Amino acid sequence: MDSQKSVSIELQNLQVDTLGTPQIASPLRNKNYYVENNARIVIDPDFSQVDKSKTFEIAGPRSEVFFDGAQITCGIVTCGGLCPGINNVIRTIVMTLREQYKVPKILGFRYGYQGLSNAPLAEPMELTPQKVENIHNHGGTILGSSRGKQDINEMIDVLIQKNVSILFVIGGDGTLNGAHEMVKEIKKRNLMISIIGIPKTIDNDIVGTSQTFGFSSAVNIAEKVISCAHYEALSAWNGIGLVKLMGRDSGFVAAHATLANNDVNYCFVPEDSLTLEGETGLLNVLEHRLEKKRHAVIVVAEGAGQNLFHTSATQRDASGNVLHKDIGVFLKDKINAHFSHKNIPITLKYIDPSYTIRSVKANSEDSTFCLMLGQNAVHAGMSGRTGIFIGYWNQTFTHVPFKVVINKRKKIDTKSALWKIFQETIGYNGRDNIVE
Ligand SMILES: Nc1ncnc2c1ncn2[C@@H]1O[C@H](COP(=O)(O)OP(=O)(O)OP(=O)(O)O)[C@@H](O)[C@H]1O
Ligand SMILES: O=P(O)(O)OC[C@H]1O[C@](O)(CO)[C@@H](O)[C@@H]1O
Ligand SMILES: [Mg+2]
Repeated sequence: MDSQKSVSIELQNLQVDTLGTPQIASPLRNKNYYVENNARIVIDPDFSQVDKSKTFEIAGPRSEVFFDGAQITCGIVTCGGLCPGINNVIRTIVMTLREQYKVPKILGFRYGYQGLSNAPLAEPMELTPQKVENIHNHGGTILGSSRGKQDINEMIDVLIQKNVSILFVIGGDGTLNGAHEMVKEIKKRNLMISIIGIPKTIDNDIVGTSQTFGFSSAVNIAEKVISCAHYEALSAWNGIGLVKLMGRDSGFVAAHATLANNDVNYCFVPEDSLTLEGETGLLNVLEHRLEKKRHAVIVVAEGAGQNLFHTSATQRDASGNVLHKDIGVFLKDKINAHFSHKNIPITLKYIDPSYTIRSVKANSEDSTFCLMLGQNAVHAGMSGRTGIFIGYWNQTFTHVPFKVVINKRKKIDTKSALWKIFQETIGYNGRDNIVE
C-alpha cells in the first residue's frame, strides 16, 4: 500500500523538459478539463511547518497502552447494510486482540445495535480465533446486522453489564453517528469505555477517509454486470443495456464501475441532474446514438434522477435514511415508451444487480485494506483512544474523530479530477459521446 514511499526520489531537478511553448489551442471538448501548466504536488511534505489543526493523527501501535489486555473484555458490533470485508475486519480484530494484546474475552453483539439493547434478538457470541479463522472466505457478517434506532442509554448499560472496555463498531455514517452519541453519554457518565469505528460502506460516502472498505469489491462486481449489459446490447438491433447500481446519495460505485468498464455510453449519478426530454435530453441523444451505433449502455446510480419524480412523499427506512424512487424501472419505462411511440424497434435489457454487489466476499484489495483497518483499530482502542474511526488519508492510516462525519456525506466533487476524467471519457447528461 505504501509502495509510493518505498523508493527514495532524488529531490532535485524535477522540472519537466518540454519541446517548446505549446501554441495550438487544445481540441478537447471539455474545457474544464485542463490542468494549470505549473500545477505541482508536494513529494515529501514538511509536517513540522503544517498547522496541526489541519492534520489527522497517524494510526498504529503505541509503545504505551492504556488497557491491560489480559484484564479486559472487548466487543464488536456490525451495523447497516452489508459490505464485502466485514468478516475480514472482525477476524483481524479478534486475532490482534487475542494474539497481540492477550485479551481473553471478545463478545460479538448480534444484529447491529439491536444486539446492544435490553432485549436482543440473540445473545452475544463469544469470538475466539478458532471461531473466526475462516470467516474472511465468506460474504456478509457472521454477527448479523440491522438498521433502526436503539436507545443510547440502554446500549451503554449493556456495555457496563457485559464489562466491555473497548467496543469496535463496524458501520457506515449512521453507525458512526450512533457511536458518537454513545461516546457523549460515556463521557457524561465518566466511564472508561472506548468506542472505535471502522468505516464500512460500498457507497464510499464517509467523510474524512479517502476510501471505505468494500467499495473496491462492489465496483469489481458492478463492472462485470455492465459488461453483461454491453453484450446483451451488442447482440440486438437497437439493443440497450440499462444497469442500475446501488449508491443512495453518492455515485462513486456507478462512476468507478463505468470508468473501469469502458463500454458505458451514459452514466447518471446523484451528484448531477438527469434530463430526459428536449434536444439534449437522454431520450433524444439515445435515439441518435442508436441510429449510428445500433446499441447503447446506460448506467444509473440508485439516487440519480430523483428530480424526475413529481411526488413530495418521502419514504424512509428504519434508520431514517431516505428511500429513493426507483430510477431504474422509471428509465426503462420511459425509454420503452419513447421508442414505441416513435415506432422504432428496440430491445432493452434492464439489469438491477441490487444486493449482489455488496454481499460477496472481499476482493484482494479490500482484504488487505480490512486487515490493516482492523489492526489499527485495535491499536487505537488499546492505547485508550476513543470517539475515533480509522481513516485512510494520503496513503496513511489515521485516527479521525467521529465529529468529522456527523450529518455529512462524501459525494463526488464535480470539480474534481475524477469528474473531469469521467466527463471526458464517457457521455454524460445531454451529450452524445459518439466519436466518429
Ligand atoms: N444519530 C444517531 N443516533 C443513534 N443511532 C443512530 C444515529 N444514526 C444512525 N443510528 C443507528 O446506526 C445504525 C446504522 O445506521 P444506518 O442504518 O443508517 O446504516 P449505516 O451505518 O449508515 O450503514 P450503510 O452504509 O449501510 O447505510 C442504525 O441502527 C441506526 O439507528
Ligand atoms: O436495502 P438496505 O439493506 O436498506 O440497503 C440499501 C442501501 O444500502 C447501501 O448499499 C449502503 O450500504 C446503499 O447503496 C443502498 O441504498
Ligand atoms: Mg449510511
